[in-house]
Amino acid sequence: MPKSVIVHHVTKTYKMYSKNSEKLLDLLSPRSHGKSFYALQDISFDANEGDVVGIIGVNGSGKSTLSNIIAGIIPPTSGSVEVHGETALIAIQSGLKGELSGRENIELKCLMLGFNKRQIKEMTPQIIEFADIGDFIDQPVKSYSSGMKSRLGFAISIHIDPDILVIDEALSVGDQTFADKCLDKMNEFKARGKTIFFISHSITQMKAFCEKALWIQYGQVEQYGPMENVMPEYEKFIKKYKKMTKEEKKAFQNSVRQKRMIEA
Ligand SMILES: Nc1ncnc2c1ncn2[C@@H]1O[C@H](COP(=O)(O)OP(=O)(O)OP(=O)(O)O)[C@@H](O)[C@H]1O
Repeated sequence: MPKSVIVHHVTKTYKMYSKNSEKLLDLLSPRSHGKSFYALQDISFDANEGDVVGIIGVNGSGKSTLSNIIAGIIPPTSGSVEVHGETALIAIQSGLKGELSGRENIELKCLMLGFNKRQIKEMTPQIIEFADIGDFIDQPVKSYSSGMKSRLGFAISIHIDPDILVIDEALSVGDQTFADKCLDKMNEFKARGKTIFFISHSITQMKAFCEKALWIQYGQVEQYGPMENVMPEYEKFIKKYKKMTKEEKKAFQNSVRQKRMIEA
């Protein structure tokens, strides 16, 4: 099976400042100020065409950072991502422009992806119908609820027909009817052999939809393989973590945080 995504030693660090003056010093002086933090550390894996990969991990482990890097929204600090085909990210904050109306956002996104005016004219009614947000389509997106933004974002991304679809928690904010409609579309994509990365807090959705699981644990790959192998291990970890006392949890989190800090 041909590879569609190859992630090679990807690291993403963010600067952390304890006060504003530190940030200013870091900008102005040649010496580095503040600490850096590994959001992702040396991530390597690949996906084949037709793979449906669930990205799992506890809060803050780096799932959204990774999905943004795969979709080309943010660059890695080091390492590389090789993507064969067009990628689309569907996330709650999926880059819609708040000042523009839903209709204008459809046009802008399609223009940015290289569609011509005629194609956009053809696609727009289908996108509007799928989003199903009524008259809001002509209102500025900043007046939308998170569910409405997600509907519009999903509708646009699915209709531009990407080769690689990255879905980050976008189904968590809509209602069940819309989630079912999206799952139908995602199954259609799956059947057409497209690559899908799926992030969801619903383990049931993960198990039902994904064949592979990529477990990110505090910025690193803990396990990658068939869902039926990885998910039980992840669930074991969650169970063990939940059983810890408050103090044990705190100590564990501190030790993990420490490992992700890089001194200036
Ligand atoms: N722009 C940023 N600046 C600084 N730190 C960031 C930034 N974006 C993410 N981080 C940090 O990187 C780590 C990974 O964040 P990320 O949002 O990727 O995790 P996640 O697994 O998606 O979490 P969740 O399940 O809570 O959405 C977190 O500790 C987060 O605080």
